[in-house]
Amino acid sequence: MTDDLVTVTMNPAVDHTLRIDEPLKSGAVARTDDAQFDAGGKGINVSKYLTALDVSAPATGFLGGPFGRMIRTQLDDDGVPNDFVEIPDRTRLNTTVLSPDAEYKINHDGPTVGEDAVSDLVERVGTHDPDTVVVAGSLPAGVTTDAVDRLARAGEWDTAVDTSGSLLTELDAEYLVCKPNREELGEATGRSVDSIEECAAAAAELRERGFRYVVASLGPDGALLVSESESVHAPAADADVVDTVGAGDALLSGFLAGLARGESETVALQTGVTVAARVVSVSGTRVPDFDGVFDARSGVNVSQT
Ligand SMILES: Nc1ncnc2c1ncn2[C@@H]1O[C@H](COP(=O)(O)OP(=O)(O)OP(=O)(O)O)[C@@H](O)[C@H]1O
Ligand SMILES: O=P(O)(O)OC[C@@]1(O)O[C@H](CO)[C@@H](O)[C@@H]1O
Repeated sequence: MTDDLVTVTMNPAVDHTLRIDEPLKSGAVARTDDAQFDAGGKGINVSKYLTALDVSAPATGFLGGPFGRMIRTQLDDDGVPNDFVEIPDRTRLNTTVLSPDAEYKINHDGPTVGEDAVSDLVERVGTHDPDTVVVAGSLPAGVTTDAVDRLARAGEWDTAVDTSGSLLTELDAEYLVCKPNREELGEATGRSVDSIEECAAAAAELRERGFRYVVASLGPDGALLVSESESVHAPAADADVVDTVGAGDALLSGFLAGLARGESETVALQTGVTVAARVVSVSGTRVPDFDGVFDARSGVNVSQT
């Protein structure tokens, strides 16, 4: 079996999104009939978005317990290929509360994962013989960045990584791409990331540590791409923002879809911000309508930094 990409989510989650009509008040019960449950975790989101963009990207990682079964069922129902390693501990539930005044997100730490499960995962990824492996999201208890390096070195594939800034600094292998957000970029480099120029300088420093591309997401300020030959900024594409959960995963998905289609790195960045604008326009990590997305990206004006 050969796949373009395989995503690895070591710490998946059911994403529980609740919308309330009034701001949260301490001591008062908020009630709502507006609740949504999505199969989530960063790599899973990338698989969902890439599948909808017609790029084959099965999801793997660790799943266990009732929330694990819920994720597997939802992915099957939605036609997202998946091949997870079963663990004895319970997959987590993460909660987003959308209120008129704020977006609250509470992420559970999740299960503990054993050494054997990590070995099973490395073997499982190998059976797909992918061109690219995407390792995304937090690491559950029992798993360290050694497991990410081990995955990156276990085959001929390129590896993309999206994890916290502090974990990015612990990686040793060579990577195709990392996707820090602004905070993670600051955390990984210890640099100030107030202006876009400062972010570009931090991304260039991070790249030197073993990444062919750094794609940094800057929320409403768009995204940066730094490679050996390019340092470009793309503004965020216009969107009626519902919530920004999954926005970074969407940016990475669009960028990887662009590369998988043989596009230049700059066009891949334009694709990334266009895909992200669609994702922030729907709630939770639901897959939006991607019709016309590859045409719309030409409206994104990139500039050199
Ligand atoms: N308010 C917004 N309007 C338009 N686009 C946005 C907005 N916020 C984010 N985006 C798009 O989404 C991309 C990713 O956003 P962001 O930097 O918030 O990711 P993130 O922090 O990694 O998100 P998450 O961890 O929730 O996936 C941005 O590069 C931008 O293109
Ligand atoms: O706790 P982590 O692994 O860092 O992030 C998990 C998560 O917040 O990331 C996705 C959005 O990017 C959600 O689907 C999920 O709940």
